[in-house]
Amino acid sequence: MIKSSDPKIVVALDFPSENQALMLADKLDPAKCRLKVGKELFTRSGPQLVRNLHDKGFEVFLDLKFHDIPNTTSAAVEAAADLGVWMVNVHASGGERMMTACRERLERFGSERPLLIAVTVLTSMGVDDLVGIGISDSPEAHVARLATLTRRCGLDGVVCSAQEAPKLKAEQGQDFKLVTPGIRPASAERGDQQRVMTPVEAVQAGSDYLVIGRPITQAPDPLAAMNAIYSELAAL
Ligand SMILES: O=c1ccn([C@@H]2O[C@H](COP(=O)(O)O)[C@@H](O)[C@H]2O)c(=O)[nH]1
Repeated sequence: MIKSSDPKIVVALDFPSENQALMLADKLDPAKCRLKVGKELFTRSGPQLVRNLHDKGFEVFLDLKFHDIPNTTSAAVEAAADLGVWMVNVHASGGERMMTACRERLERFGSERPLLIAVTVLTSMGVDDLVGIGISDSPEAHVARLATLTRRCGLDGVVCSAQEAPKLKAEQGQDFKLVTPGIRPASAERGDQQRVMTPVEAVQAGSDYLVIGRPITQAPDPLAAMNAIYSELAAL
């Protein structure tokens, strides 16, 4: 389900209320971006919010990062597909049987199925965070391992940082989608993100979709902030 225009920016609607999310959506153009609904907004506003965004013409990435046993996770992914979302995700660390079950559960949707991607290593995590959960590999090596597993399960791509994009494009091929949060324009604060890149660096590295939250949503003029990013990308 890829739009003919296939905009690169996915705006993360990390708001505590439906009103705030819809107010921002009304300032944006569905031809120029997609919208991401994550845990906070979905837990507060539910599926009707997704339908409301669809009614405004936006395609939605439902970023609930499902991570559970295969039966539960695949049922959740199917529920997301019933909602008609453009993209849905699970955690790659849920393993091969879980991811395969999710992919199989979407088969009945044919070409109307959402893109199914897997989260590798959160962009807020660095080397020390991985050591803290017992992983001594670098983020790049662990992301690469989980991306290989994800592709073997037949999923469409992964969530990773743009820092890993060159390696992943070389190893997994051009068609394997790289969805990259942790995008920070040069002047923006990192906040809790660790593995960051600017929008231009991310696209040059091979990112397919830039997930951008606070640098757009917290800007005094969110539309201007998004347009400034597109202007930088147009110069590439
Ligand atoms: O590894 C990940 C996976 C998901 N996210 C989500 O992306 C946005 C980023 O928002 P910013 O305000 O631009 O930091 C947010 O909704 C996260 O839940 C991520 O950052 N990293």
